[in-house]
Amino acid sequence: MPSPKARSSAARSGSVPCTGGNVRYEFISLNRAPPPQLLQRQGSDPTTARLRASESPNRRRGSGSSTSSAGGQQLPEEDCMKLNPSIVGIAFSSLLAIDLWLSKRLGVCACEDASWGSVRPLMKLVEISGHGIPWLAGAAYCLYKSDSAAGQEVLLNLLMALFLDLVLVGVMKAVVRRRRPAHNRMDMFATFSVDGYSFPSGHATRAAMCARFLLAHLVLAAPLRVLVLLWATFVGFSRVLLGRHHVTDVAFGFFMGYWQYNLVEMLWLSPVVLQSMIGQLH
Ligand SMILES: CC(C)=CCC/C(C)=C/CC/C(C)=C/COP(=O)(O)O
Repeated sequence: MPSPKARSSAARSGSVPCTGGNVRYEFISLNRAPPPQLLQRQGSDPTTARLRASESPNRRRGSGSSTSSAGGQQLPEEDCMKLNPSIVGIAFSSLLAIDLWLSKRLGVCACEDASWGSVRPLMKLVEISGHGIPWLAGAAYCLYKSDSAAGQEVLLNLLMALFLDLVLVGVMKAVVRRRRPAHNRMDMFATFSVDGYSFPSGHATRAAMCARFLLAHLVLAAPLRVLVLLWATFVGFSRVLLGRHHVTDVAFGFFMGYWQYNLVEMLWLSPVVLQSMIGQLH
């Protein structure tokens, strides 16, 4: 059961539990004084450094096309351009700020001491239900047991889809390299090295892709179809509740998984292709 005490203390302190000693600054507010470590790194006494930090970019830019630093050194034009963010940049930063804030607020099962920490074991079961290993093992086992050509075709394509998902998510994570939320505990079952990264959520891509796959080929009964949709939604939502992901990681994961299924349909291995592949093996 959620503990109101834990929730109120987290709210009072303005922080999220579970960070232990590994506290990371997400933002440094422009309206507040920077932390003392930052002031020291600026190489002067706190008052001078605070004044320097609160200088507006416009004042620092001066009137010419280049900028004077404290030592009178001229900065190149490109450095000045970075101080002038575009509308798109501001919108992107604002979205990221909202994302970080919301993800932190929703990470209520991020550890046992968090406000909904008691339901963490249940969330971890949901996590396992969307993990790659049970899906790969289940599809391979069903393929081995299947004695109809139609069943084998569907299951082989499901296996292909699951591998495709692992590759695409792995590449995307390696390119984007977004850190997982600061309040996440890295106690996940069986991960690859790229799973240290957050964007996109592999569970969300798999849940969305597999849900579409199941609905298109394997699950026909209406109540079960509703269950499949609920499961996929819950897998994605549980990623944020567990503190594993930011909201945007999961939202993009659903989007990517949805489109991955279209790719699977395009690459569908038909019985003719399968026969020729088996023929080449013999
Ligand atoms: C046979 C083979 C290559 C199996 C690998 C299965 C495996 C370890 C998948 C990783 C699943 C995982 C932990 C994804 C991370 O999900 P996020 O939602 O945290 O991004």
